[in-house]
This record gives sequence, C-alpha cells and structure tokens, in this order.
Amino acid sequence: MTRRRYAECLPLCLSCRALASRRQYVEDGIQKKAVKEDLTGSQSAVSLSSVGVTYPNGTIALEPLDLKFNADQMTVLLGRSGAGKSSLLRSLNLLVRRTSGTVATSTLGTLDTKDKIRDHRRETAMIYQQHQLIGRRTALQNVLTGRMGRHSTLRTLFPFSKEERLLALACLDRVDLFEKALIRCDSLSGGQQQRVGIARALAQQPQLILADELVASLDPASSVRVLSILRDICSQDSIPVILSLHQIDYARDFADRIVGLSSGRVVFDGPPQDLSETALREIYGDS
Ligand SMILES: Nc1ncnc2c1ncn2[C@@H]1O[C@H](COP(=O)(O)OP(=O)(O)OP(=O)(O)O)[C@@H](O)[C@H]1O
Repeated sequence: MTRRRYAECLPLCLSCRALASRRQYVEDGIQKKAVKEDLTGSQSAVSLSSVGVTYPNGTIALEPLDLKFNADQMTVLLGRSGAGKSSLLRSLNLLVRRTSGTVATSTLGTLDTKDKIRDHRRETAMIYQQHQLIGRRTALQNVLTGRMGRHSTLRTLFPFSKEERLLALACLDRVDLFEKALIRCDSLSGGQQQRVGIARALAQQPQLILADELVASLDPASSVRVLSILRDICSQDSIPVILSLHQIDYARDFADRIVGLSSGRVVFDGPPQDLSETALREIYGDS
C-alpha cells in the first residue's frame, strides 16, 4: 500500500474498527442493526410452494416441491451432479423461470409483482464458486459493488458515500480482511477472494444468502474458514444461508439442516445427525 493511499484509508479504518466492534452498519447516515429484527426465531424467512422447474429443452430440474427456510438456519443442499441444487437456489432468487408454484418471504409475502421481485433480489445475496470479483480492483472496491443494487442507475455514477465505504470496511473486517482493503483482488489467494465475495454479500445487507458450491475450488483449511464465517453470519445476524455442497463431511459439520435432492425431488430433509447411510443412498444412489 502506498503511503498516500494508506493515509487516505487510515481515518476510515480507525472509524471502521469502532463501527465493527459495535456490530452496527451505517447506511446514508442512519444506523441500522445488522440483525434482521423482523426475521426472528423459527419464523419462516423464505418459502417455496409447489415450485417446479422444467427448462425449455424439456429437462425437469425440479419436481413441484414445498420447502421453508428459516432465519438463523444454515441449510446445505446435497445431491449428485444434475440433481437440481443450482435450480433450487436460482428459484429462491427468481433467476430461473418457474414452471409452477410460488415463492414467498416473511417480509414481502408472495413474490407476485415486479416491485416485490426487485426488492427480493436486492435483498438476496448470491455467492459463487468463481467469486465473480473484478481482479484489477481492490477488495474494498469489489465489496462496494455489493451496494450497487441499493441505488438508482444515475446515483451509481457518483462516488460511494463515506458511510458506504465504512460499511464496506466493516464487512471486510467481519471476514478478517480489513488489512487487505486496498489490495487488488487478483493478488489475493482463492480463500481470501472467496471471503471478499462474502464481504460483498454482506455489504448488500441481505435478508437471504445463497451460495453455489462456494468451497469447490478451495483447500480444506480455507473451506473450513469460509464455512465457519458463513455459519457465524447466519446465527449472529439471523440471516438464512442456503448453500450447495459436494462434501458430505462439511455438510455434517456446518449445516443446521440438510436437504438431499435426487432427480429434482427432495429425498432427505433433516438435521445432520439423521443423515444415515440409508439416507445417503437415497441421495446419491448405490454408486
Ligand atoms: N439452462 C438449462 N437448460 C436446460 N437444462 C438445464 C439448464 N440448467 C440446468 N439444466 C439441467 O437441469 C438439471 C438440474 O441441473 P442443476 O444445475 O440444477 O443441478 P445441480 O445439482 O446443481 O448440478 P451440479 O452439482 O453439477 O451443479 C440437470 O439435468 C441439468 O442438465
């Protein structure tokens, strides 16, 4: 970090430390609790009713299914390749066209209007396996892109406010990357990049976090770190986290709930301790 850039960042960094320690985020000068107060306890945060997905080429990715995902619950989707995990995740943020059924959230109700769908997408963070970061931009700049959806197109032409930069720094601090704020993302390790992706998701101030095979290309130590961070966010901020994994051991270690899919159908739904050999055969077959 050059001396000038460090000097620019330092006042923000110092304020950010205080901000992060109080676990409060700031948006447009108004302090907002990170905890989603209206998504408490076992109240359902997002639910699918009879949601089915058939792609235009006739592939049935999801048979009509009913699922509810609660706040402060980390749900892992397990299943063979092609079982329908990504299609389920994409149904939850309405990025895939449903053939049947409805999606509802506890704050917006049934997502049946353009406005509700836009609001839901804005409040749903998606974390991808390949990070989807801009390599030549700093970690801080990448995290700030999580704020884009909060502004009109015209507003995005202007620099981010100090409050938003503080929020982005607090999010980087949350994933232990505060010191890397001004480092280009293509200079970070794969695990660090994935943590920047999580910080960007947090900057979105989401009501729901979805993650598609986010540890697929990480080493075991980085995978455990990333999954631990997500689990902490889920329990401390009461944000439901739903992620697909291929590693059964990680599902057992980190999930509150496991949903097993096979050929677009739910064949297991329960806590990790109930994931028996029989259940695994239902999910993965005998091979
Ligand atoms: N855009 C698409 N058009 C047509 N078929 C699709 C499309 N996307 C997925 N599919 C098919 O739908 C089924 C479910 O795919 P999906 O990606 O949801 O499975 P998955 O469990 O996430 O698999 P993986 O673990 O390999 O990512 C598969 O048969 C797949 O080939």
